[in-house]
Amino acid sequence: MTMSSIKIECVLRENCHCGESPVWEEASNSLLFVDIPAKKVCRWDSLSKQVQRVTVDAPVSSVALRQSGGYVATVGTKFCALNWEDQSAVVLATVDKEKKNNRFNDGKVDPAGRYFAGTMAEETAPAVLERRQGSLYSLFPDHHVEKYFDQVDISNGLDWSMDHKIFYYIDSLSYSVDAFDYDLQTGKISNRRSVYKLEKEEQIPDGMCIDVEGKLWVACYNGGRVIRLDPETGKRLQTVKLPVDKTTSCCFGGKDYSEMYVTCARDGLDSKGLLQQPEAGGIFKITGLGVKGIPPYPYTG
Ligand SMILES: O=C(O)[C@H](O)[C@@H](O)[C@H](O)[C@H](O)CO
Ligand SMILES: [Zn+2]
Repeated sequence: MTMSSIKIECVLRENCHCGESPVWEEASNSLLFVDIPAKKVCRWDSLSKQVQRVTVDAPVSSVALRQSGGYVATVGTKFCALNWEDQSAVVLATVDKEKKNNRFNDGKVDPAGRYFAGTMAEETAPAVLERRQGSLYSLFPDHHVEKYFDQVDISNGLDWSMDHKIFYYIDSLSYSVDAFDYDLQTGKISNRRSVYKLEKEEQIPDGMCIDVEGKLWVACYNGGRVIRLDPETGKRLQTVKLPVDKTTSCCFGGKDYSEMYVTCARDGLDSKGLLQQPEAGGIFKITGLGVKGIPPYPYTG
Protein backbone atom coordinates (compact mmCIF):
# COMPACT_ATOMS: atom_id res chain seq x y z
CA MET A 1 0.00 0.00 0.00
CA THR A 2 1.26 3.49 -0.83
CA MET A 3 0.38 6.52 1.25
CA SER A 4 -0.63 9.59 -0.69
CA SER A 5 1.23 12.65 0.60
CA ILE A 6 0.64 15.30 -1.99
CA LYS A 7 2.42 18.57 -1.35
CA ILE A 8 1.68 21.79 -3.23
CA GLU A 9 4.10 24.66 -3.04
CA CYS A 10 4.43 28.00 -4.80
CA VAL A 11 8.09 27.90 -5.83
CA LEU A 12 8.12 31.25 -7.61
CA ARG A 13 5.95 34.29 -7.03
CA GLU A 14 6.22 35.62 -10.57
CA ASN A 15 2.90 37.52 -10.70
CA CYS A 16 2.33 36.39 -14.28
CA HIS A 17 -0.55 38.12 -16.02
CA CYS A 18 -1.13 34.80 -17.76
CA GLY A 19 1.50 32.15 -17.07
CA GLU A 20 1.45 29.30 -19.60
CA SER A 21 3.42 26.58 -21.36
CA PRO A 22 5.52 25.09 -18.55
CA VAL A 23 8.33 22.94 -20.04
CA TRP A 24 11.03 21.14 -18.08
CA GLU A 25 14.56 21.49 -19.42
CA GLU A 26 16.56 18.69 -17.88
CA ALA A 27 19.91 19.96 -19.16
CA SER A 28 19.62 23.14 -17.09
CA ASN A 29 17.45 21.81 -14.24
CA SER A 30 15.08 24.58 -15.22
CA LEU A 31 11.44 25.25 -15.89
CA LEU A 32 10.64 27.30 -18.96
CA PHE A 33 7.31 29.11 -19.15
CA VAL A 34 5.76 32.17 -20.74
CA ASP A 35 3.69 35.12 -19.57
CA ILE A 36 1.52 35.65 -22.63
CA PRO A 37 0.41 39.32 -22.42
CA ALA A 38 3.68 40.39 -20.79
CA LYS A 39 5.45 39.07 -23.94
CA LYS A 40 7.97 37.24 -21.75
CA VAL A 41 9.67 33.86 -21.96
CA CYS A 42 11.06 32.90 -18.54
CA ARG A 43 13.51 30.29 -17.32
CA TRP A 44 13.50 29.37 -13.63
CA ASP A 45 16.58 27.54 -12.39
CA SER A 46 15.33 25.04 -9.81
CA LEU A 47 18.74 24.84 -8.13
CA SER A 48 19.65 28.53 -7.84
CA LYS A 49 15.98 29.65 -7.79
CA GLN A 50 16.94 32.48 -10.16
CA VAL A 51 14.78 33.53 -13.13
CA GLN A 52 15.95 34.80 -16.48
CA ARG A 53 13.47 36.60 -18.72
CA VAL A 54 13.51 37.41 -22.42
CA THR A 55 11.01 39.93 -23.77
CA VAL A 56 9.72 39.50 -27.32
CA ASP A 57 7.74 41.86 -29.54
CA ALA A 58 4.28 40.27 -29.33
CA PRO A 59 2.27 38.03 -26.98
CA VAL A 60 4.18 34.76 -26.56
CA SER A 61 1.91 31.80 -25.95
CA SER A 62 4.18 28.74 -25.90
CA VAL A 63 7.83 27.75 -25.77
CA ALA A 64 9.55 24.46 -26.60
CA LEU A 65 13.04 22.99 -26.67
CA ARG A 66 15.00 22.95 -29.92
CA GLN A 67 17.32 20.04 -30.68
CA SER A 68 19.95 22.25 -32.33
CA GLY A 69 20.07 24.54 -29.28
CA GLY A 70 17.99 27.38 -27.94
CA TYR A 71 14.21 27.26 -28.09
CA VAL A 72 11.25 27.74 -30.36
CA ALA A 73 8.25 29.85 -29.38
CA THR A 74 4.93 31.00 -30.76
CA VAL A 75 4.96 34.82 -30.82
CA GLY A 76 1.88 36.63 -32.09
CA THR A 77 1.02 34.58 -35.20
CA LYS A 78 4.63 33.54 -35.81
CA PHE A 79 6.60 30.39 -35.15
CA CYS A 80 10.02 31.71 -34.01
CA ALA A 81 13.43 30.40 -33.09
CA LEU A 82 14.68 31.91 -29.86
CA ASN A 83 18.35 32.40 -29.11
CA TRP A 84 18.65 32.71 -25.34
CA GLU A 85 22.17 34.08 -25.31
CA ASP A 86 21.56 37.16 -27.46
CA GLN A 87 17.78 37.29 -26.77
CA SER A 88 16.99 37.29 -30.49
CA ALA A 89 13.94 35.79 -32.18
CA VAL A 90 14.02 34.68 -35.82
CA VAL A 91 10.75 34.08 -37.67
CA LEU A 92 10.43 30.56 -39.07
CA ALA A 93 6.84 30.83 -40.37
CA THR A 94 3.71 33.01 -40.07
CA VAL A 95 0.06 31.85 -39.92
CA ASP A 96 -3.38 33.52 -40.03
CA LYS A 97 -2.02 36.45 -42.07
CA GLU A 98 -5.53 37.62 -42.98
CA LYS A 99 -6.74 37.52 -39.35
CA LYS A 100 -5.25 40.62 -37.79
CA ASN A 101 -6.87 40.04 -34.38
CA ASN A 102 -5.52 36.48 -34.01
CA ARG A 103 -2.60 35.16 -32.01
CA PHE A 104 -1.18 31.76 -31.28
CA ASN A 105 -2.11 30.05 -28.02
CA ASP A 106 -0.83 26.77 -26.56
CA GLY A 107 1.81 24.72 -28.41
CA LYS A 108 3.87 21.55 -27.93
CA VAL A 109 6.31 19.42 -29.94
CA ASP A 110 5.19 15.97 -31.10
CA PRO A 111 7.31 12.80 -30.67
CA ALA A 112 8.73 13.25 -34.19
CA GLY A 113 9.88 16.83 -33.59
CA ARG A 114 7.04 18.83 -35.21
CA TYR A 115 5.88 21.93 -33.32
CA PHE A 116 2.08 21.93 -32.97
CA ALA A 117 0.27 25.13 -31.98
CA GLY A 118 -3.17 26.60 -32.46
CA THR A 119 -4.53 30.11 -32.75
CA MET A 120 -7.42 32.13 -31.33
CA ALA A 121 -8.87 35.62 -31.59
CA GLU A 122 -7.37 37.98 -29.01
CA GLU A 123 -9.49 38.13 -25.86
CA THR A 124 -11.19 41.29 -24.60
CA ALA A 125 -11.43 39.55 -21.19
CA PRO A 126 -10.57 35.98 -20.17
CA ALA A 127 -12.60 33.60 -22.37
CA VAL A 128 -14.35 36.56 -24.06
CA LEU A 129 -13.45 36.70 -27.74
CA GLU A 130 -14.76 36.40 -31.29
CA ARG A 131 -15.51 32.70 -31.65
CA ARG A 132 -14.33 30.14 -34.24
CA GLN A 133 -11.45 32.29 -35.48
CA GLY A 134 -8.69 29.84 -34.55
CA SER A 135 -6.97 26.97 -36.34
CA LEU A 136 -4.54 24.21 -35.45
CA TYR A 137 -1.15 24.10 -37.19
CA SER A 138 2.18 22.37 -37.00
CA LEU A 139 5.63 23.52 -38.00
CA PHE A 140 7.55 20.68 -39.61
CA PRO A 141 11.31 20.30 -39.18
CA ASP A 142 11.79 21.74 -42.73
CA HIS A 143 9.90 24.87 -41.55
CA HIS A 144 6.81 24.30 -43.69
CA VAL A 145 3.46 24.64 -41.91
CA GLU A 146 0.46 22.33 -42.15
CA LYS A 147 -3.04 23.34 -41.14
CA TYR A 148 -5.24 20.65 -39.59
CA PHE A 149 -8.61 22.37 -39.05
CA ASP A 150 -10.21 25.75 -38.40
CA GLN A 151 -13.30 26.89 -36.45
CA VAL A 152 -11.41 26.75 -33.14
CA ASP A 153 -12.47 29.01 -30.24
CA ILE A 154 -9.49 28.80 -27.86
CA SER A 155 -6.84 26.35 -29.04
CA ASN A 156 -5.32 24.89 -25.91
CA GLY A 157 -3.84 21.75 -24.32
CA LEU A 158 -2.22 19.10 -26.47
CA ASP A 159 -0.19 15.92 -26.04
CA TRP A 160 0.38 12.48 -27.56
CA SER A 161 -0.27 8.99 -26.19
CA MET A 162 2.66 6.93 -24.98
CA ASP A 163 2.51 4.73 -28.13
CA HIS A 164 2.28 7.91 -30.30
CA LYS A 165 -0.91 6.64 -31.94
CA ILE A 166 -3.30 9.19 -30.39
CA PHE A 167 -3.23 12.99 -30.35
CA TYR A 168 -5.13 14.64 -27.49
CA TYR A 169 -6.43 18.16 -27.92
CA ILE A 170 -8.50 20.78 -26.09
CA ASP A 171 -10.55 23.58 -27.63
CA SER A 172 -11.37 25.25 -24.31
CA LEU A 173 -14.86 26.52 -25.06
CA SER A 174 -15.99 23.05 -26.14
CA TYR A 175 -15.48 21.98 -22.49
CA SER A 176 -14.19 18.71 -23.90
CA VAL A 177 -10.93 16.80 -24.09
CA ASP A 178 -10.75 15.29 -27.56
CA ALA A 179 -8.69 12.52 -29.14
CA PHE A 180 -7.61 11.88 -32.75
CA ASP A 181 -5.89 8.92 -34.32
CA TYR A 182 -2.31 10.01 -34.98
CA ASP A 183 0.07 9.00 -37.75
CA LEU A 184 3.51 9.80 -36.43
CA GLN A 185 5.16 9.20 -39.81
CA THR A 186 3.12 11.83 -41.64
CA GLY A 187 1.84 13.99 -38.76
CA LYS A 188 -1.75 13.47 -39.95
CA ILE A 189 -4.72 13.34 -37.58
CA SER A 190 -8.13 11.72 -38.08
CA ASN A 191 -11.26 10.39 -36.33
CA ARG A 192 -11.93 13.17 -33.81
CA ARG A 193 -13.90 12.12 -30.72
CA SER A 194 -14.42 13.36 -27.16
CA VAL A 195 -12.79 11.41 -24.34
CA TYR A 196 -13.95 13.60 -21.43
CA LYS A 197 -16.52 16.35 -20.89
CA LEU A 198 -15.75 18.72 -18.05
CA GLU A 199 -18.14 18.99 -15.15
CA LYS A 200 -19.50 22.41 -14.26
CA GLU A 201 -17.25 22.98 -11.22
CA GLU A 202 -14.21 21.99 -13.26
CA GLN A 203 -14.80 25.10 -15.37
CA ILE A 204 -12.65 25.63 -18.50
CA PRO A 205 -10.14 23.02 -19.71
CA ASP A 206 -6.80 24.67 -20.54
CA GLY A 207 -3.29 23.14 -20.70
CA MET A 208 -2.69 19.39 -20.57
CA CYS A 209 0.05 16.77 -20.24
CA ILE A 210 0.27 12.99 -20.21
CA ASP A 211 1.88 10.74 -17.56
CA VAL A 212 3.78 7.46 -18.05
CA GLU A 213 0.59 5.49 -17.39
CA GLY A 214 -1.06 7.21 -20.35
CA LYS A 215 -3.41 9.24 -18.17
CA LEU A 216 -4.09 12.91 -18.96
CA TRP A 217 -3.59 15.82 -16.57
CA VAL A 218 -5.69 18.87 -17.41
CA ALA A 219 -5.36 22.30 -15.80
CA CYS A 220 -8.80 23.80 -15.20
CA TYR A 221 -8.97 27.57 -15.70
CA ASN A 222 -11.25 29.12 -13.03
CA GLY A 223 -11.43 25.65 -11.49
CA GLY A 224 -8.26 26.01 -9.37
CA ARG A 225 -7.24 22.44 -9.98
CA VAL A 226 -5.59 19.86 -12.16
CA ILE A 227 -7.55 16.71 -12.91
CA ARG A 228 -6.26 13.29 -13.95
CA LEU A 229 -8.31 11.56 -16.62
CA ASP A 230 -8.36 8.07 -18.06
CA PRO A 231 -8.87 8.66 -21.79
CA GLU A 232 -9.82 5.00 -22.29
CA THR A 233 -12.74 4.91 -19.85
CA GLY A 234 -13.62 8.61 -19.94
CA LYS A 235 -13.45 8.74 -16.13
CA ARG A 236 -11.80 11.28 -13.88
CA LEU A 237 -9.35 9.49 -11.62
CA GLN A 238 -8.11 12.31 -9.39
CA THR A 239 -8.54 15.98 -8.55
CA VAL A 240 -5.72 18.08 -7.10
CA LYS A 241 -6.82 21.52 -5.93
CA LEU A 242 -4.49 24.51 -5.87
CA PRO A 243 -4.73 27.75 -3.84
CA VAL A 244 -5.31 29.79 -7.04
CA ASP A 245 -8.37 29.73 -9.35
CA LYS A 246 -6.86 30.49 -12.73
CA THR A 247 -4.72 27.40 -13.26
CA THR A 248 -3.66 27.37 -16.91
CA SER A 249 -1.27 24.49 -17.64
CA CYS A 250 0.85 21.69 -16.21
CA CYS A 251 3.93 19.61 -17.02
CA PHE A 252 6.08 17.04 -15.29
CA GLY A 253 9.65 17.88 -14.37
CA GLY A 254 12.27 17.67 -11.69
CA LYS A 255 14.02 14.46 -10.66
CA ASP A 256 12.94 11.67 -13.03
CA TYR A 257 9.94 13.82 -14.02
CA SER A 258 8.31 12.93 -10.69
CA GLU A 259 7.19 16.48 -9.89
CA MET A 260 4.41 18.45 -11.55
CA TYR A 261 4.70 22.15 -12.33
CA VAL A 262 1.58 24.27 -12.76
CA THR A 263 1.23 27.77 -14.22
CA CYS A 264 -1.61 30.18 -13.53
CA ALA A 265 -2.90 33.67 -14.28
CA ARG A 266 -3.44 36.85 -12.28
CA ASP A 267 -5.45 38.58 -15.01
CA GLY A 268 -9.18 38.29 -14.52
CA LEU A 269 -9.03 38.37 -10.72
CA ASP A 270 -10.65 41.35 -9.01
CA SER A 271 -9.02 43.10 -6.03
CA LYS A 272 -10.71 40.72 -3.59
CA GLY A 273 -9.50 37.70 -5.56
CA LEU A 274 -5.98 39.08 -5.60
CA LEU A 275 -6.04 39.51 -1.81
CA GLN A 276 -7.36 35.97 -1.32
CA GLN A 277 -4.89 34.48 -3.82
CA PRO A 278 -1.60 36.34 -3.33
CA GLU A 279 0.28 33.61 -5.20
CA ALA A 280 -1.85 34.02 -8.35
CA GLY A 281 0.45 34.23 -11.34
CA GLY A 282 3.10 32.14 -9.59
CA ILE A 283 4.65 28.78 -10.41
CA PHE A 284 3.46 25.82 -8.35
CA LYS A 285 5.21 22.51 -7.74
CA ILE A 286 3.22 19.42 -6.81
CA THR A 287 5.08 16.47 -5.30
CA GLY A 288 3.88 13.10 -4.04
CA LEU A 289 1.59 12.35 -6.99
CA GLY A 290 3.08 8.87 -7.26
CA VAL A 291 3.25 8.94 -11.03
CA LYS A 292 5.91 10.30 -13.39
CA GLY A 293 5.81 12.21 -16.63
CA ILE A 294 7.97 12.03 -19.73
CA PRO A 295 10.62 14.43 -21.05
CA PRO A 296 9.40 17.04 -23.54
CA TYR A 297 10.19 16.33 -27.18
CA PRO A 298 12.51 18.88 -28.83
CA TYR A 299 11.73 20.57 -32.15
CA THR A 300 14.03 18.98 -34.69
CA GLY A 301 14.14 21.80 -37.24
O1 LIG B 1 -4.02 30.49 -21.23
C1 LIG B 1 -4.62 30.34 -22.30
O2 LIG B 1 -4.65 29.31 -22.91
C2 LIG B 1 -5.37 31.52 -22.86
O3 LIG B 1 -4.48 32.33 -23.56
C3 LIG B 1 -6.04 32.22 -21.72
O4 LIG B 1 -6.50 33.42 -22.06
C4 LIG B 1 -7.07 31.32 -21.02
O5 LIG B 1 -6.95 30.01 -21.40
C5 LIG B 1 -8.50 31.69 -21.26
O6 LIG B 1 -8.77 32.97 -20.88
C6 LIG B 1 -9.47 30.79 -20.55
O7 LIG B 1 -9.98 29.91 -21.39
ZN1 LIG C 1 -3.76 27.61 -22.29
